[in-house]
Amino acid sequence: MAGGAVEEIVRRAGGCAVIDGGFATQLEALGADINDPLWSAACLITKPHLIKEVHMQYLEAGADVIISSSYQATIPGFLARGLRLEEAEGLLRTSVELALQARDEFWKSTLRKSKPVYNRALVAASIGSYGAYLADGSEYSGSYGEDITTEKLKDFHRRRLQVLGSAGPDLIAFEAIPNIMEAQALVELLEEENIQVPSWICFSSVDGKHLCSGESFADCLRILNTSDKVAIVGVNCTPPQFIEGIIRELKKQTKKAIAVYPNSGEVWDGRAKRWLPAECFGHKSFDVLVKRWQEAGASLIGGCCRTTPSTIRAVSRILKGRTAYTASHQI
Ligand SMILES: C[S+](C)CC[C@H](N)C(=O)O
Ligand SMILES: N[C@@H](CCS)C(=O)O
Ligand SMILES: [Zn+2]
Repeated sequence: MAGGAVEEIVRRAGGCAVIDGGFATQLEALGADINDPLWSAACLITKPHLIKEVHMQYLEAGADVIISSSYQATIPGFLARGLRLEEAEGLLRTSVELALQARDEFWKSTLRKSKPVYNRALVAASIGSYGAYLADGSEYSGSYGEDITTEKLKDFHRRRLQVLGSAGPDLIAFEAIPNIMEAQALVELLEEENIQVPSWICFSSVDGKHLCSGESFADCLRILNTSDKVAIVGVNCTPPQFIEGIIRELKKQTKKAIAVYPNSGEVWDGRAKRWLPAECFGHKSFDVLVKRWQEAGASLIGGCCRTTPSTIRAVSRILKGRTAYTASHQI
């Protein structure tokens, strides 16, 4: 399968590729209002130019992989907003196109520079969990209620996966998956739809030892290991202090490449819709932890919510051993 692009970017990055940082976080920093059922995906309707700007800022910071704005972009979510089906599907494609445009424009501009220090980045199409769509806090508990089945989850994810998969991304990034039932649904769906774009499936954890649901990584990895369509596994939107232990656990359970992109350590209050202060150290700790994550076995490292381009600039500098990138490139 087409996992070659991932191996290539990891190799070109010097053994560990850099993923971008908090996408929604940086949209907010640029003035977007994402207090919305669609969360960061609301900007696909209201402020698409900001989406491209955020991608550009992460590319400048040194990201080898940028993640599209589709985390909470769902067809039912857009329909509930009064959009027609064609418009909803069009916005999903737009999310990938904006990232591809940013990647191509940025790459062209760096080729003109005498001393290129960047790689041609890959674009990962983001797919958030069913719980992210529900926006009721269940993306961090994995509790979807008794009526939810693997088949229902497959039906929820099917059309978005088809549309995003055919929009030209280099990867599909399933982000912050909270339970095994959803992982099982995704593995089956990738097979049923015969998706040719390599995928990563990343989980979130609130205790550093289990998925958010309380289920074990070992049980979960047994399912993911059966799929050739899943090129990368990992963890995202999880406090930095838990990451090293999770990498070591994943390493025991799989031969697949491992991606980690923790949040700042702040905790999302799904009901109040706000971030609560970090219980331990925050994104500044990435400076000391990144090398340890690489040594523990991660081959893609970045940041998730509440991390910023400056976090990613530091990650890139540490992993690639290059002088800090200057943010001189204008869009
Ligand atoms: C990763 S959480 C901060 C995403 C936002 C959540 N699904 C919500 O809509 O409230
Ligand atoms: N990539 C997502 C967050 C995943 S938790 C976004 O920022 O839109
Ligand atoms: Zn996040």
